[in-house]
Amino acid sequence: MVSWARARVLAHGAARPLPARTVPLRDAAGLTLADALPTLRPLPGFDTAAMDGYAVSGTGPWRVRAAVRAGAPWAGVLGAAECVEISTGAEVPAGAMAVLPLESAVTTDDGLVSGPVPPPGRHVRRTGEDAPAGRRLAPAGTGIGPALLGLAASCGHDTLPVRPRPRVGVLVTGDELDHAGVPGPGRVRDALGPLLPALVAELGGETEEVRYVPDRPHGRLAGAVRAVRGADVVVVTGSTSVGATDQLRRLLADAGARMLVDTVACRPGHPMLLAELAPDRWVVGLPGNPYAALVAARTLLGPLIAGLSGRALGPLPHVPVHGRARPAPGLTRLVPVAWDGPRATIADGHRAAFLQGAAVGDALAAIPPDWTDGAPAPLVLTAG
Ligand SMILES: Nc1nc2c(c(=O)[nH]1)N[C@H]1C(S)=C(S)[C@@H](COP(=O)(O)OP(=O)(O)OC[C@H]3O[C@@H](n4cnc5c(N)ncnc54)[C@H](O)[C@@H]3O)O[C@H]1N2
Ligand code: MOO
Repeated sequence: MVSWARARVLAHGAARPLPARTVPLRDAAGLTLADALPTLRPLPGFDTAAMDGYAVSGTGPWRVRAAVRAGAPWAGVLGAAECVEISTGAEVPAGAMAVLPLESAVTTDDGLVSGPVPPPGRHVRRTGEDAPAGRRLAPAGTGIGPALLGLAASCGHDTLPVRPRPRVGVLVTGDELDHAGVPGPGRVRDALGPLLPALVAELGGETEEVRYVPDRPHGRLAGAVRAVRGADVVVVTGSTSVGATDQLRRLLADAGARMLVDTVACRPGHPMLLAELAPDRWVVGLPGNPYAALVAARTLLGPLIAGLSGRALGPLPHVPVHGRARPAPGLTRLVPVAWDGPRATIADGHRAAFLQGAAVGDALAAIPPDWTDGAPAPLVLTAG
């Protein structure tokens, strides 16, 4: 048994990042940069007018030599008391000192432009002043979001080196489970088949398949685990305990798997496990109780997917947590919270089988054993 914080670190450090590949920008959203992102050109790439107006040389009034538009540079050179009319985004010609905004300019009767002399460099974005060519603008391991895609395009990239999404196969066990409608007497509606693919996507992975595995006869689960092809991670739900039908630990031992995490000092979800079944093939065992499974997935599967993606395990924000929870000696209690910035408030409805609090909350708070109402606790944020 390891602490909850240690379990996250172990799961993150367990896996080597998946091999990098190169994909077009349009396919890179949501993936992780495999190498640092350099800019292939200075940013901006040329002296750029930041205002519509006149690019001027010397003091006015200025004689207008040309009209310069974005995308159509003017090859001339301005001399003293000369200007060009210029559009925002156009290249500022050689010899110009600054841009006089249209609002500050007056055209005289003889066609000259007059106005206050702008200080040198005013309203001009100089070549490379944001970044010189070759500068690394984002490190390997950065998640690729909309801004990074736009930045990559500005830098001149058509493709990016990325880590692919880790592929996850989900095996849901439990003979009591129904998969549609209101369950009959003694039966339970499967919550994890719908929950896990959405969670895997939020964590940065991709669910290859969800398969339902009967508890009996014995041996079905081992066969199902073997049959999951092409997945980096096999998630097994509802087979982590010590009962007659809970086969996961036995089958992992029989297969010679290496256990990395075998139960965690937390509530709920403590029967969770992480094992390496074969090189680069991971098994995550989640308890059957749905909220416990969610807690376990955020404890082990999230960090494992981050590790496979080459992403760091970022520090967790610590915020004051208000409400009622039962701290347990020597254990971390995971409770759903609504986080409004300065404080987090515990959401009702978080017994091991009940997902209400997690469904409406936006983070899990990791309540330490000595926590009291209003004391700070780390938060595991949900995406979005
Ligand atoms: N003797 C012991 N019994 C149990 C212990 C223990 O330490 N000693 N731990 C308890 C805890 S805590 C948990 S959690 C469960 C974990 O057991 P399993 O992972 O083997 O899960 P199951 O027993 O199959 O199911 C537990 C519970 O969850 C329901 N379930 C299962 N799958 C689903 C699903 N996909 N959707 C909705 N609900 C599901 C299932 O019907 C049970 O009610 O072990 C305890 N027992
Ligand atoms: O720990 Mo169980 O995972 O409470 O329901």
